[in-house]
Amino acid sequence: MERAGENSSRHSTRSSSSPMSVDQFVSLMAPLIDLEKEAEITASIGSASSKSLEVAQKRGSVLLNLKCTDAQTGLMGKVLLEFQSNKGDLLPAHKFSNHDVVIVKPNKADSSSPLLGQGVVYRLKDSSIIVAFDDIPEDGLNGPLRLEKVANEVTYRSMKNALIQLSKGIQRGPAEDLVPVLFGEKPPVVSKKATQFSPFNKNLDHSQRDAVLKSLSCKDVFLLHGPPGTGKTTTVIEIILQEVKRGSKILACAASNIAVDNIVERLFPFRVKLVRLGHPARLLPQVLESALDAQVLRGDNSALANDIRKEMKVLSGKLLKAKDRNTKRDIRKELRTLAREERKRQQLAITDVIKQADVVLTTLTGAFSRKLEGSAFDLVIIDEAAQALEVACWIALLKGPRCVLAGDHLQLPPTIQSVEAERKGLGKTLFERLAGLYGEEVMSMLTVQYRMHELIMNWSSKEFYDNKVKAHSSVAAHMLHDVEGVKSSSSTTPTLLLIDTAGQVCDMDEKKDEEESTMNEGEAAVTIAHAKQLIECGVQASDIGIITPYAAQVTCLKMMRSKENILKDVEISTVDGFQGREKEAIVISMVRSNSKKEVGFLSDHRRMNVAVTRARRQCCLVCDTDTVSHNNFLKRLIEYFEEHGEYSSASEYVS
Ligand SMILES: Nc1ncnc2c1ncn2[C@@H]1O[C@H](COP(=O)(O)OP(=O)(O)OP(=O)(O)O)[C@@H](O)[C@H]1O
Repeated sequence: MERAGENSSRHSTRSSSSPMSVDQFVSLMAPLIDLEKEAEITASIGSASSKSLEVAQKRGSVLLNLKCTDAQTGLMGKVLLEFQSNKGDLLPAHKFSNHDVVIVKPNKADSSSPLLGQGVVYRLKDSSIIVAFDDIPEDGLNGPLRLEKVANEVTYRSMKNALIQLSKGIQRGPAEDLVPVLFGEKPPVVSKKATQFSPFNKNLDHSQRDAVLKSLSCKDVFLLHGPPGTGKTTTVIEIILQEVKRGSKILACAASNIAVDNIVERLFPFRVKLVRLGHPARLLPQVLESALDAQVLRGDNSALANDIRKEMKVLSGKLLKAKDRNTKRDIRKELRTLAREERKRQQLAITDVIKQADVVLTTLTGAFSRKLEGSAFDLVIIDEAAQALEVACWIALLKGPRCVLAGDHLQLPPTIQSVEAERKGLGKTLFERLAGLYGEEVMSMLTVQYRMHELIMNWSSKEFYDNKVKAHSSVAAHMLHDVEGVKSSSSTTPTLLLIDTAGQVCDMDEKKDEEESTMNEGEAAVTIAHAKQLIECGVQASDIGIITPYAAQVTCLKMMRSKENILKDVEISTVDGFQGREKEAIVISMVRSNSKKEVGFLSDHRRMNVAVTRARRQCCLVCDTDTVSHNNFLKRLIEYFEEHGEYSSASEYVS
């Protein structure tokens, strides 16, 4: 049972966390990373018996019986292979996502048999999956194939390496003065001298300007706390521009590729000298020109390396034809010299590009790249820091003496597969830890939000942000029926709408699917019915998002969506999968409805914070108030909707 008041202490920005030493941190984290890796491997396929392959396919980690339907080269020398189901229909539900590492094997090959190739998921469609390979697999692509999701070795290796660096005690190196501050052994220094700056973005609000100013004054660490929709990335961009103007060299990172690309795109108009590191298949097409590979190809050293490769090709031909031993020996010697020279030129080409850039952008794992070995930066910026594992942050942090972390520890933390690792603290983020350790001293919170009607925001502001976040006048009163083409009706006028499934005669109880995830078909029907009403009133389907905490409910909702063409463009996702996104209208299906009044992980405050704050103009909650009100936090949410919104009964939506 939760106690009254639990909420306020849980959400305060500064909790009394006692500092952890570097050694304690390293010995706590090293085994937890192993546990997480094991959990990821276990989630993929166990053995290759046809039964376990079927099970793995049901779990979503394997796609069976595929055929390779297309091969294209492009994307800086990568080969793009397209796979479709052998039957030519839709792919079954799966957990492959863009950028995952996958292997391709003959459909029935056992687990120890060699793979045909390993690549990176490049595009996903309903009926096919495109994978980028470094080389085209030599043969074996003609028969039936399977794709398996595999653990990304590099992620774990890079985190382990960061821990090794930390455990060695960073006596020297770019981060030697930063490490003691981040472990509470030395106080952070904030310059008292007022720093003036003239903003590049003239629209920055007062809280964004204050944050930039504070960031420029912090000598070691600065935390940019950005509640939903408050322009966290806008502020990060301004910080980068001000730092470049000061002459700083910056390493800008985030946990996900999409967040890194978002920064790259938003820096473009300012003509900053930047380079984006990363596998081309993981980058958005619009940022490919900034990719390291593309810039290296344009450099002089790369042209020289190319000439050397041509020369080597000619020599290799001669070697094949040569009969005389001495001639062969001489050619081999020359080839070795050329190979050394080619490697040197390649490396120089890379170093040149990195040296010339003011801002180097990569994911946290990408910061482990050998291409950055020996590079030091004046400042490391990590966006989405509250969604990144602390160990992952250290991969980048070891490269500079100062850091700026941007995020919101009151939204969802990183996803962790291993229950044990999570319980033992793998998921506690550096952002959260530092907010607890130093609080306001090194932190600024953005307080004007540009997304939500004020009624949607106020619940979150009160529960999580001490009532400090206010809606900007451009959004404070915007309504769904203000959108062009939308009719005013009982479905479109409420900003907050509660649809209650409690006490229904028809079946609105939850049940479990095969994977033990919870679903509620009756509630899903009501949710879909409301979305349909919105569309009938002129709301664009693509302006509607349906979100739910449970994966099984996502599948159930998607099945219902597939039956009605007008719903095609309604997005359906888990809450976790929708973090960082927004829609004009959001419908939340809460699922839980049971006589024991169990609410499971609905009670995770941060998940509900994310769910509600995805909505711009309307937030609709579909739930069994009898069940969910059993939890104090959710009870307050229901009461807020009852007080400030419209109430309707589920019976009005189902015949
Ligand atoms: N000072 C401002 N004036 C007007 N609009 C702004 C301002 N700052 C941010 N915005 C707008 O608010 C929206 C959110 O901004 P941004 O993408 O920077 O936010 P974020 O906090 O990173 O988002 P999220 O909540 O998804 O983390 C954008 O449409 C942006 O243009």
